[in-house]
Amino acid sequence: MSDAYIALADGRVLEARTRSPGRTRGELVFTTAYTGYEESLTDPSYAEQVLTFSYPLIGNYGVRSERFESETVQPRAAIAREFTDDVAEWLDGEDIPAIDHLDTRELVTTVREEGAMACGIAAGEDVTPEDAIAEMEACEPMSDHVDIGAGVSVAEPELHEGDPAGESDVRIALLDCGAKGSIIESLNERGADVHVLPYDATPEDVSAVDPDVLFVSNGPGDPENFVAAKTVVDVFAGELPLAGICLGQQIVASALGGDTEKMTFGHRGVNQPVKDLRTDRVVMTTQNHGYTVADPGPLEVTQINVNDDTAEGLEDDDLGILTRQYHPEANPGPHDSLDFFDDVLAMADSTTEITAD
Ligand SMILES: NC(=O)CC[C@H](N)C(=O)O
Repeated sequence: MSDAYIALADGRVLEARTRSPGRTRGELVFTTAYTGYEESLTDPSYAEQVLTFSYPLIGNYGVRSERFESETVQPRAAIAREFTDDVAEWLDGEDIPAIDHLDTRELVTTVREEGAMACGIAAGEDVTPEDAIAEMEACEPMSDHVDIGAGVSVAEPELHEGDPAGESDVRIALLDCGAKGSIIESLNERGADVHVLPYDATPEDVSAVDPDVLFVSNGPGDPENFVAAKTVVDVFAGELPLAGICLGQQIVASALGGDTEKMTFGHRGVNQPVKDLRTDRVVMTTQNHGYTVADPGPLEVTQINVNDDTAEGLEDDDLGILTRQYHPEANPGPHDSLDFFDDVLAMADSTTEITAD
């Protein structure tokens, strides 16, 4: 007898083993990352999703909070072929259902062919397949989570001061739509002060911190629902240098007249190849997204995904805009694109010089 079930939107119910009990639902997605489970499980971009690891053994180097990207576990549930006890105990302590001992190859293949889909999980003593089906049937599409930012953003502004040993003295206003901690750290360690503002900050809130750069973070859900952030971008484009990562790129493009669309199953992993069209250089990148910029509006697409040609980098040298669809901060993943943060800070410095002249 199984003690866990996952019901899929395509009508199937799979049996599994409970590692952390509970009933929940969410959008079923997978990551191909083979390390970095602590970072992925604490990445706020996974809110309202059920995260499947395609790598079969998750937890083999323990669980350490230094590697967390936020204070809590973010997906609604986690699935692997095999979780170690360390990970199972962590997720249980956080009340996040976790299941293993199922064929994750089949799950991943299903999502790859049919797309990210609603699923329901029922795990623990006395659960039935019907419990999982009821959860799946109550699962809302991602775009219906219209205020998803509220659950992952700071409630009040916070100042994260830059390292005095860092070279930059740039002041950044970061719209926190669900920011990974290592984005803030990447800026701080270069010396930049980061004013973290709520996802629904107004243009006046941004002006109040008198920033040199406006930075829009990563985050969960459909970018079109981040209405306040789009207004802020629209107001400051051309006035301040603008940067964004992942959801941030999508919000910037959409705010300036472009458009986003949902991908079939997205990009989630640590070996996504990205080509810079200006230099022809290819780097390996960390990714976690289910939407993409379909129309960049007035921005130039300067980087593309080698696998499917989707927009990975947008720029406008005159307006001072620089965004990435992938995660230059890594954590987990390759450090090939850390220089993005240097480029953002350099953009601020050069704009300051232009203004001073
Ligand atoms: N990592 C992110 O910022 C994800 C952005 C957006 N929620 C998407 O899935 O495309």
